[in-house]
Amino acid sequence: MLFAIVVVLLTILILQFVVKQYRINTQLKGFVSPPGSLLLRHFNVFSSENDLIPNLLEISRKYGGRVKLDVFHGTTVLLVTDKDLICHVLGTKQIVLKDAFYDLCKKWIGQGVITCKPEKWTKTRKMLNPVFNVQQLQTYVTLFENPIKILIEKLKCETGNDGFDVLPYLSLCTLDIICETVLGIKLNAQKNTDLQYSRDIHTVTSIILRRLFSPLKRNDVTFRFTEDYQIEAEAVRRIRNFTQQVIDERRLKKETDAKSKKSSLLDILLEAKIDDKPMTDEELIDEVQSFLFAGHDTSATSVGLVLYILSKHQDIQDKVVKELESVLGTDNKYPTPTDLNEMKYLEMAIKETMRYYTVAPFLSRMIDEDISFGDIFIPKGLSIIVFLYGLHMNPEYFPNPEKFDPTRFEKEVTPYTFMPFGGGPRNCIGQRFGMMEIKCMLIEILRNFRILEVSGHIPQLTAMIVLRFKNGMMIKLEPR
Ligand code: HEM
Repeated sequence: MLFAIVVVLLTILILQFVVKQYRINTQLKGFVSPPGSLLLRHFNVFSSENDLIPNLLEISRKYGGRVKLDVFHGTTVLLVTDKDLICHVLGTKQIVLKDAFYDLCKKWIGQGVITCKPEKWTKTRKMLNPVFNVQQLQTYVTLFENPIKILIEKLKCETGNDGFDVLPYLSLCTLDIICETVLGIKLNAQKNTDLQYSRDIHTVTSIILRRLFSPLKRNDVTFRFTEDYQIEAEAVRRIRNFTQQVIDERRLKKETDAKSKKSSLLDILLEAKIDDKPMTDEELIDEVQSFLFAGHDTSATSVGLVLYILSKHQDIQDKVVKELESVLGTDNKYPTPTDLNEMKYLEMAIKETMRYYTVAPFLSRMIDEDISFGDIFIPKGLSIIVFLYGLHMNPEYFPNPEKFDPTRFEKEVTPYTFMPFGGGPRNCIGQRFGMMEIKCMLIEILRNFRILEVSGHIPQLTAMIVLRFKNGMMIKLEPR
């Protein structure tokens, strides 16, 4: 009997699989499929995080902006670098469903703005959009100052060193910044490097990354039997309990001191309403943790990449420093948002770094309604990978893409060809915040140090959620 049930179930699964593949193969139009192996299809393209970016770049250069890849039999993804299709997919509120990859983050960030389903997302995003208004950004810029001062003191210990990885320093600084601006607390992760909370954030992020590239850990059922499952559960529990404590304390402060300053994102969320109802504690935790997740590693990596590039291009570094001296003078004045806006060359150098080394190399969307667009037809149920790294390295959009040249951004670039912060309605809500944070950190670092190259260091790009150098973001510092 049991055997018969198993056979029936297996037959149903195989039939479902065959029908799905048949539907995709007959309906999908406008995509090229590179030759793959009979058994493993294009699995080898995705098998190593170290080769993923070069593999996908080679494929999109050889086969164009719309490519169909079978990660394995039955798991088809569409690799897209065609700006018109990207505009069609990202530019509409109808296609905002994230694909299964984001589920890996859900234990930590629950159903916050990054991961939630379209219906909830529309309401949440509407409520969140005003939190980065001009006045609020001004407050945030002043809150960056103290953590950046600590960063400079920490970096001073590295002057004269033959070369060191700058990213861990930057990550602790951006963690302090995001905790102060989002939670309203001084975490002091830079001074107290052994804090349980920062260790837990590090642990959870590392486990998400490990799951990305391990079929055993990626599957929710088999993941349960691994050591990482317990470790992640414990770390997430502590992170969420800690956040709950911060929320309780903040509420109490509001009740006892009606005039207490509302400067953090949490303060704003405590007063926000969705469907005329205040947010529950669970929703508040999901939301603030989503901002921590999205706004910590991304900014640190962006600063690290600019420093790395400037170490290799002393002429560009000199121009950036000359501009900062002309806007801020030489007496170490802390920048205002207006000063930051005046630093056009610095902005171009940051943008060109974000093109050259795309911080978030991929975005993905689940297609939950058939798409018909020109000669393209995409049946629902497929995942689209928008390969931002490949888009930014496309010679059609950026001639001579391997050349680092900030002046590309002297004039406006064509829409949907440059998207380090994503695009359309579900783009990065923190991009203005992020840009200001990156500028403030770079200004203070460049005022204090000349960034020198570690000769012979060739970066090994690794595909993580954000771009990484497997062999470290190595630079040298010399006092200025
Ligand atoms: C500075 C470097 C940053 C980069 C390169 C970056 C990049 C991105 C990208 C590409 C997306 C779109 C993801 C997708 O469509 O799947 C995104 C979304 C998001 N980012 Fe950023 N980000 C940065 C900084 C920040 C900061 C500082 C914050 C918070 C303060 C933040 C908060 C968010 C949030 C909440 C979303 C989700 C928006 C939504 O789904 O509606 N980001 N970011």
